[in-house]
Amino acid sequence: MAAAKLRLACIQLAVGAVKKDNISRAVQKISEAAAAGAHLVTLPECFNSPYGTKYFSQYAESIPGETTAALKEAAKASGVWLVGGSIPEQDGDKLYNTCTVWNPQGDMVAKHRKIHLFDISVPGGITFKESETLSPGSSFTTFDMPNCKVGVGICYDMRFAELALVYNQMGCKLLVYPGAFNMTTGPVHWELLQRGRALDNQLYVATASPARDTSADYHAWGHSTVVNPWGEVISTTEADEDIIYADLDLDYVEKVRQMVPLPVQKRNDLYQVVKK
Ligand SMILES: NC(=O)CC(=O)C(=O)O
Repeated sequence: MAAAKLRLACIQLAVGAVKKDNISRAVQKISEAAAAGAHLVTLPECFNSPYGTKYFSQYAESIPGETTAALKEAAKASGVWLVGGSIPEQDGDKLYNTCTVWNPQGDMVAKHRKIHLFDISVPGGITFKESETLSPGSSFTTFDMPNCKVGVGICYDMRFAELALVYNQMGCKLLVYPGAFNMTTGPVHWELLQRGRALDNQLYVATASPARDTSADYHAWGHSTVVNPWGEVISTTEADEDIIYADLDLDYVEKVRQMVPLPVQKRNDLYQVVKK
Protein backbone atom coordinates (compact mmCIF):
# COMPACT_ATOMS: atom_id res chain seq x y z
CA MET A 1 0.00 0.00 0.00
CA ALA A 2 1.57 3.36 -1.04
CA ALA A 3 1.98 5.61 2.01
CA ALA A 4 -1.01 7.87 1.45
CA LYS A 5 -3.24 5.60 -0.62
CA LEU A 6 -5.95 3.28 0.60
CA ARG A 7 -8.22 1.15 -1.58
CA LEU A 8 -11.56 0.76 0.13
CA ALA A 9 -14.31 -1.70 -0.75
CA CYS A 10 -17.89 -1.44 0.56
CA ILE A 11 -19.89 -4.62 0.18
CA GLN A 12 -23.59 -4.13 -0.46
CA LEU A 13 -24.60 -7.63 0.57
CA ALA A 14 -27.79 -9.54 -0.25
CA VAL A 15 -28.95 -10.61 3.21
CA GLY A 16 -31.58 -13.32 3.64
CA ALA A 17 -33.19 -15.37 6.38
CA VAL A 18 -30.53 -18.11 6.59
CA LYS A 19 -27.71 -16.99 8.85
CA LYS A 20 -25.15 -19.50 7.56
CA ASP A 21 -25.77 -18.39 3.97
CA ASN A 22 -25.37 -14.73 4.94
CA ILE A 23 -22.04 -15.49 6.58
CA SER A 24 -20.68 -17.56 3.71
CA ARG A 25 -21.80 -14.98 1.16
CA ALA A 26 -20.06 -12.24 3.14
CA VAL A 27 -16.85 -14.31 3.28
CA GLN A 28 -16.99 -14.89 -0.48
CA LYS A 29 -17.45 -11.15 -1.14
CA ILE A 30 -14.58 -10.23 1.18
CA SER A 31 -12.29 -12.48 -0.83
CA GLU A 32 -13.59 -10.96 -4.08
CA ALA A 33 -12.86 -7.45 -2.78
CA ALA A 34 -9.37 -8.48 -1.67
CA ALA A 35 -8.68 -9.96 -5.11
CA ALA A 36 -9.63 -6.57 -6.56
CA GLY A 37 -6.92 -4.94 -4.45
CA ALA A 38 -8.89 -3.64 -1.45
CA HIS A 39 -6.87 -2.89 1.71
CA LEU A 40 -9.94 -2.14 3.81
CA VAL A 41 -13.28 -3.88 3.33
CA THR A 42 -16.56 -3.09 5.01
CA LEU A 43 -19.77 -5.09 5.36
CA PRO A 44 -23.24 -3.65 6.01
CA GLU A 45 -25.24 -3.21 9.20
CA CYS A 46 -26.98 -6.42 10.35
CA PHE A 47 -25.37 -8.58 7.67
CA ASN A 48 -26.01 -11.99 9.23
CA SER A 49 -29.68 -11.41 10.07
CA PRO A 50 -32.75 -9.78 8.58
CA TYR A 51 -33.05 -6.25 10.01
CA GLY A 52 -35.95 -6.05 12.47
CA THR A 53 -36.43 -6.09 16.21
CA LYS A 54 -38.25 -9.42 16.08
CA TYR A 55 -35.15 -11.09 14.57
CA PHE A 56 -32.41 -9.78 16.82
CA SER A 57 -32.71 -12.24 19.71
CA GLN A 58 -33.02 -15.23 17.35
CA TYR A 59 -29.90 -14.34 15.36
CA ALA A 60 -27.86 -12.91 18.23
CA GLU A 61 -24.62 -14.50 19.30
CA SER A 62 -21.84 -13.73 21.70
CA ILE A 63 -18.49 -12.37 20.59
CA PRO A 64 -16.47 -14.47 19.89
CA GLY A 65 -19.07 -16.63 18.14
CA GLU A 66 -19.96 -18.24 14.84
CA THR A 67 -20.08 -15.04 12.78
CA THR A 68 -17.03 -13.33 14.24
CA ALA A 69 -15.01 -16.56 13.87
CA ALA A 70 -15.78 -16.38 10.14
CA LEU A 71 -14.83 -12.69 9.99
CA LYS A 72 -11.53 -13.37 11.75
CA GLU A 73 -10.69 -16.12 9.27
CA ALA A 74 -11.79 -14.05 6.28
CA ALA A 75 -9.64 -11.05 7.27
CA LYS A 76 -6.63 -13.33 7.77
CA ALA A 77 -7.15 -15.43 4.65
CA SER A 78 -7.58 -12.34 2.47
CA GLY A 79 -4.99 -10.19 4.29
CA VAL A 80 -7.32 -7.21 4.59
CA TRP A 81 -8.52 -4.83 7.27
CA LEU A 82 -12.17 -5.65 7.82
CA VAL A 83 -14.98 -3.55 9.28
CA GLY A 84 -17.35 -6.42 9.95
CA GLY A 85 -20.63 -4.59 9.37
CA SER A 86 -22.78 -5.32 12.38
CA ILE A 87 -24.51 -8.28 14.00
CA PRO A 88 -26.95 -8.66 16.86
CA GLU A 89 -24.69 -9.37 19.85
CA GLN A 90 -25.80 -11.17 23.01
CA ASP A 91 -23.95 -10.21 26.18
CA GLY A 92 -25.59 -11.57 29.33
CA ASP A 93 -29.24 -10.61 29.15
CA LYS A 94 -28.57 -7.67 26.83
CA LEU A 95 -28.54 -7.36 23.05
CA TYR A 96 -26.47 -4.86 21.10
CA ASN A 97 -26.04 -3.90 17.45
CA THR A 98 -22.31 -4.49 17.22
CA CYS A 99 -19.53 -3.98 14.70
CA THR A 100 -16.21 -5.82 15.04
CA VAL A 101 -13.05 -4.70 13.25
CA TRP A 102 -10.25 -7.07 12.19
CA ASN A 103 -6.67 -6.56 11.07
CA PRO A 104 -5.02 -8.60 8.29
CA GLN A 105 -3.57 -10.99 10.92
CA GLY A 106 -7.08 -11.85 12.10
CA ASP A 107 -6.93 -9.95 15.41
CA MET A 108 -10.00 -8.07 16.57
CA VAL A 109 -8.78 -4.48 16.87
CA ALA A 110 -12.05 -2.73 17.75
CA LYS A 111 -15.65 -3.39 18.71
CA HIS A 112 -18.37 -0.76 18.35
CA ARG A 113 -21.84 -1.07 19.83
CA LYS A 114 -24.31 1.27 18.12
CA ILE A 115 -24.47 4.30 20.38
CA HIS A 116 -27.66 5.91 19.09
CA LEU A 117 -30.54 3.48 18.72
CA PHE A 118 -32.85 3.83 15.74
CA ASP A 119 -36.17 4.85 17.27
CA ILE A 120 -38.30 6.88 14.88
CA SER A 121 -41.91 7.23 13.89
CA VAL A 122 -42.81 8.83 10.58
CA PRO A 123 -46.58 8.67 9.93
CA GLY A 124 -47.26 7.05 6.56
CA GLY A 125 -43.58 6.08 6.40
CA ILE A 126 -41.70 4.03 8.93
CA THR A 127 -41.91 3.25 12.62
CA PHE A 128 -38.94 1.43 14.08
CA LYS A 129 -37.88 1.06 17.69
CA GLU A 130 -34.53 -0.66 18.16
CA SER A 131 -34.74 0.10 21.88
CA GLU A 132 -37.57 -2.47 22.18
CA THR A 133 -34.86 -5.13 22.17
CA LEU A 134 -31.43 -3.51 21.95
CA SER A 135 -29.30 -1.62 24.45
CA PRO A 136 -27.05 1.23 23.33
CA GLY A 137 -23.28 1.17 23.43
CA SER A 138 -21.41 3.95 25.22
CA SER A 139 -17.96 4.05 23.65
CA PHE A 140 -16.19 5.83 20.86
CA THR A 141 -14.52 3.43 18.45
CA THR A 142 -11.47 4.10 16.33
CA PHE A 143 -8.72 1.92 14.92
CA ASP A 144 -5.33 2.63 13.44
CA MET A 145 -4.30 1.42 10.03
CA PRO A 146 -0.65 2.07 9.13
CA ASN A 147 -1.56 5.29 7.30
CA CYS A 148 -5.00 6.23 8.63
CA LYS A 149 -7.02 6.48 11.83
CA VAL A 150 -10.57 5.35 11.17
CA GLY A 151 -13.70 6.17 13.18
CA VAL A 152 -16.61 3.74 13.32
CA GLY A 153 -20.34 4.38 13.73
CA ILE A 154 -23.40 2.32 12.86
CA CYS A 155 -26.19 3.74 10.71
CA TYR A 156 -28.26 6.03 12.98
CA ASP A 157 -24.96 7.11 14.61
CA MET A 158 -24.30 8.99 11.36
CA ARG A 159 -27.12 11.44 12.15
CA PHE A 160 -25.22 12.80 15.13
CA ALA A 161 -22.73 15.39 13.95
CA GLU A 162 -21.10 15.53 17.38
CA LEU A 163 -19.84 11.93 17.11
CA ALA A 164 -18.13 12.69 13.81
CA LEU A 165 -16.64 15.91 15.26
CA VAL A 166 -15.18 13.92 18.14
CA TYR A 167 -13.68 11.41 15.70
CA ASN A 168 -12.21 14.33 13.78
CA GLN A 169 -10.71 15.69 17.00
CA MET A 170 -9.25 12.22 17.67
CA GLY A 171 -7.40 12.40 14.32
CA CYS A 172 -9.57 10.28 12.02
CA LYS A 173 -9.24 10.75 8.26
CA LEU A 174 -11.97 8.28 7.41
CA LEU A 175 -15.33 7.51 9.03
CA VAL A 176 -17.01 4.19 8.24
CA TYR A 177 -20.70 3.65 8.91
CA PRO A 178 -22.19 0.23 8.17
CA GLY A 179 -25.83 1.25 7.70
CA ALA A 180 -29.29 0.23 6.56
CA PHE A 181 -31.40 3.27 5.80
CA ASN A 182 -34.87 2.64 4.41
CA MET A 183 -37.25 3.79 1.70
CA THR A 184 -38.67 6.65 3.80
CA THR A 185 -35.49 8.31 5.00
CA GLY A 186 -32.94 6.98 2.52
CA PRO A 187 -33.84 8.97 -0.59
CA VAL A 188 -33.40 12.34 1.14
CA HIS A 189 -31.15 11.78 4.13
CA TRP A 190 -28.61 9.02 3.33
CA GLU A 191 -26.27 10.78 0.92
CA LEU A 192 -26.86 14.22 2.45
CA LEU A 193 -25.74 13.02 5.88
CA GLN A 194 -22.60 11.44 4.46
CA ARG A 195 -21.70 14.55 2.54
CA GLY A 196 -22.48 16.66 5.60
CA ARG A 197 -20.22 14.62 7.88
CA ALA A 198 -17.47 14.68 5.22
CA LEU A 199 -17.69 18.45 4.71
CA ASP A 200 -18.00 19.35 8.40
CA ASN A 201 -14.89 17.36 9.16
CA GLN A 202 -12.98 17.47 5.86
CA LEU A 203 -12.40 13.74 5.78
CA TYR A 204 -13.57 10.64 3.88
CA VAL A 205 -16.90 9.00 4.77
CA ALA A 206 -17.95 5.50 3.67
CA THR A 207 -21.15 3.53 4.09
CA ALA A 208 -22.13 -0.07 3.32
CA SER A 209 -25.80 -1.08 3.20
CA PRO A 210 -27.53 -4.40 2.70
CA ALA A 211 -28.95 -4.81 -0.81
CA ARG A 212 -32.68 -4.17 -1.09
CA ASP A 213 -34.89 -7.24 -0.65
CA THR A 214 -38.50 -6.34 -1.42
CA SER A 215 -39.67 -9.68 0.02
CA ALA A 216 -38.22 -8.77 3.45
CA ASP A 217 -40.03 -6.80 6.18
CA TYR A 218 -37.48 -3.99 5.98
CA HIS A 219 -36.61 -2.53 2.61
CA ALA A 220 -33.07 -1.17 2.72
CA TRP A 221 -32.27 1.91 0.66
CA GLY A 222 -28.96 0.45 -0.53
CA HIS A 223 -26.77 3.08 -2.24
CA SER A 224 -23.54 2.24 -0.41
CA THR A 225 -21.38 5.31 -0.95
CA VAL A 226 -17.97 6.89 -0.46
CA VAL A 227 -17.60 10.67 -0.12
CA ASN A 228 -14.31 12.60 -0.21
CA PRO A 229 -13.22 15.49 2.07
CA TRP A 230 -14.47 18.00 -0.54
CA GLY A 231 -17.97 16.57 -0.11
CA GLU A 232 -18.06 14.79 -3.48
CA VAL A 233 -19.50 11.32 -3.98
CA ILE A 234 -16.59 9.32 -5.44
CA SER A 235 -18.25 5.92 -5.53
CA THR A 236 -21.83 4.71 -5.18
CA THR A 237 -24.36 2.18 -6.41
CA GLU A 238 -28.10 1.54 -6.60
CA ALA A 239 -30.08 -1.05 -4.58
CA ASP A 240 -28.82 -4.45 -5.79
CA GLU A 241 -25.95 -6.51 -4.42
CA ASP A 242 -22.65 -4.94 -5.43
CA ILE A 243 -19.16 -4.05 -4.27
CA ILE A 244 -18.09 -0.45 -4.65
CA TYR A 245 -14.45 0.61 -4.61
CA ALA A 246 -12.75 3.91 -3.90
CA ASP A 247 -9.07 4.83 -3.94
CA LEU A 248 -8.59 7.21 -1.06
CA ASP A 249 -5.77 9.76 -1.22
CA LEU A 250 -5.11 10.44 2.43
CA ASP A 251 -2.90 13.46 1.65
CA TYR A 252 -6.00 15.07 0.15
CA VAL A 253 -7.47 15.38 3.66
CA GLU A 254 -4.66 17.75 4.66
CA LYS A 255 -4.83 19.59 1.32
CA VAL A 256 -8.53 20.36 1.80
CA ARG A 257 -7.87 21.46 5.38
CA GLN A 258 -5.19 23.85 4.14
CA MET A 259 -7.30 25.29 1.32
CA VAL A 260 -10.34 25.78 3.55
CA PRO A 261 -8.70 26.09 6.98
CA LEU A 262 -11.63 25.25 9.25
CA PRO A 263 -9.43 23.60 11.92
CA VAL A 264 -7.64 26.87 12.70
CA GLN A 265 -10.73 29.03 12.24
CA LYS A 266 -12.93 27.27 14.77
CA ARG A 267 -14.02 29.62 17.56
CA ASN A 268 -13.21 27.38 20.48
CA ASP A 269 -13.59 30.46 22.67
CA LEU A 270 -17.31 30.50 21.75
CA TYR A 271 -18.21 26.80 21.38
CA GLN A 272 -16.75 23.33 21.77
CA VAL A 273 -17.71 19.70 21.34
CA VAL A 274 -16.27 17.87 24.32
CA LYS A 275 -15.62 14.13 24.46
CA LYS A 276 -16.53 12.77 27.89
N1 LIG B 1 -31.34 2.00 10.42
C1 LIG B 1 -30.86 3.03 11.10
O1 LIG B 1 -30.20 2.86 12.10
C2 LIG B 1 -31.08 4.43 10.69
C3 LIG B 1 -32.04 4.78 9.62
O2 LIG B 1 -32.55 3.97 8.86
C4 LIG B 1 -32.35 6.20 9.53
O3 LIG B 1 -31.75 6.99 10.28
O4 LIG B 1 -33.19 6.59 8.72
